Amino acid sequence: MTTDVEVKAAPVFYPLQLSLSGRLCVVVGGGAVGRRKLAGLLRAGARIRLIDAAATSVPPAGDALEFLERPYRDGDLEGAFLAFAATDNPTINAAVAAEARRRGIPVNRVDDGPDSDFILPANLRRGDLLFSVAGGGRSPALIAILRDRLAEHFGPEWGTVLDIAAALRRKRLTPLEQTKYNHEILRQLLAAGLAGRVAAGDEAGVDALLATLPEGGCTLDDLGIQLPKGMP
Ligand SMILES: C[C@@]1(CC(=O)O)c2cc3[nH]c(cc4nc(cc5[nH]c(cc(n2)[C@H]1CCC(=O)O)[C@@](C)(CC(=O)O)[C@@H]5CCC(=O)O)C(CC(=O)O)=C4CCC(=O)O)c(CCC(=O)O)c3CC(=O)O
Ligand SMILES: NC(=O)C1=CN([C@@H]2O[C@H](COP(=O)(O)OP(=O)(O)OC[C@H]3O[C@@H](n4cnc5c(N)ncnc54)[C@H](O)[C@@H]3O)[C@@H](O)[C@H]2O)C=CC1
Repeated sequence: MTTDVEVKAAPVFYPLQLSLSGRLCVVVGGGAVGRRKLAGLLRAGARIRLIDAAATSVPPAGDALEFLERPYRDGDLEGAFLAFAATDNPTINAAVAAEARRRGIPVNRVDDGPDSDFILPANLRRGDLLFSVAGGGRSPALIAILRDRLAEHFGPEWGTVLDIAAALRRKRLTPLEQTKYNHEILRQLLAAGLAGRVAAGDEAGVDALLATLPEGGCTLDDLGIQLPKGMP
């Protein structure tokens, strides 16, 4: 027997990347899901107030993390830039969302995408490169699986590929007035197998590709980039 659950229509969410550095984010509920949100917030350099009477395996409180070991109370969102309603109790999550709205603070409800002001994607990071997968809250399991598939195709070398692309961009190999600045150059490098050579730690191979660039090309050394050691 299967049961269909009623599904509310979700808004069209607008994707953006927020700077949370030093900003206060309040997470209510420090269970498995709350701790996942917490980990992402810590990584982004946010200040966090976590509220939960019973959470275990919470990272040690410090400058970035204040842990209030008690149930949520109205007023806990004071001063917050973002709020996360992450308890296993829909009534509490609704109360957190209500306080957030009263105060004009965007809120994420882990139990209710359509009642959230923002939701979180599944992320894959390769250095400063970020792949985010989202499905409007319709199947979180699917987007996590797709993120894992991306991980198979885009290994750690892609972080270095971004470093190389960024260094080439700083060198302004093509005139600024060309609207597709460096676009063609990168296409050519990728088509010629740049990522594979980076993955193999093949410095000479990457230099051979960089030598083909306009104005005599350049080397990894010129770009100030060292390749991570290749796989054996
Ligand atoms: C709306 C949203 C709000 C939000 O949390 O932001 C939301 C809501 C809900 N998730 C539920 C279930 C699950 N969520 C996951 C996993 C993740 N969920 C994440 C995001 C989101 N989840 C937002 C939508 C994003 C989008 O779709 O675009 C990820 C991507 C990011 C993150 O959490 O940081 C993270 C992967 C992290 C990673 O692997 O890196 C798994 C799988 C697992 O845990 O392995 C399951 C079980 C399988 C399943 O149900 O599919 C339930 C039902 C709860 C219940 O039935 O009790 C709700 C409530 C509802 O349906 O509204
Ligand atoms: N968005 C997502 O990615 C997912 C969301 N969910 C939803 O998230 C909810 C939470 O899931 P888990 O973290 O796995 O549950 P959990 O049971 O591990 O954690 C819930 C936490 O909420 C705390 N809590 C309960 N009442 C509270 C209160 N009044 N004040 C402060 N804290 C309170 C509990 O002490 C507990 O630590 C689930 O019930 C489900 O609806 C579930 C899976 C994934």
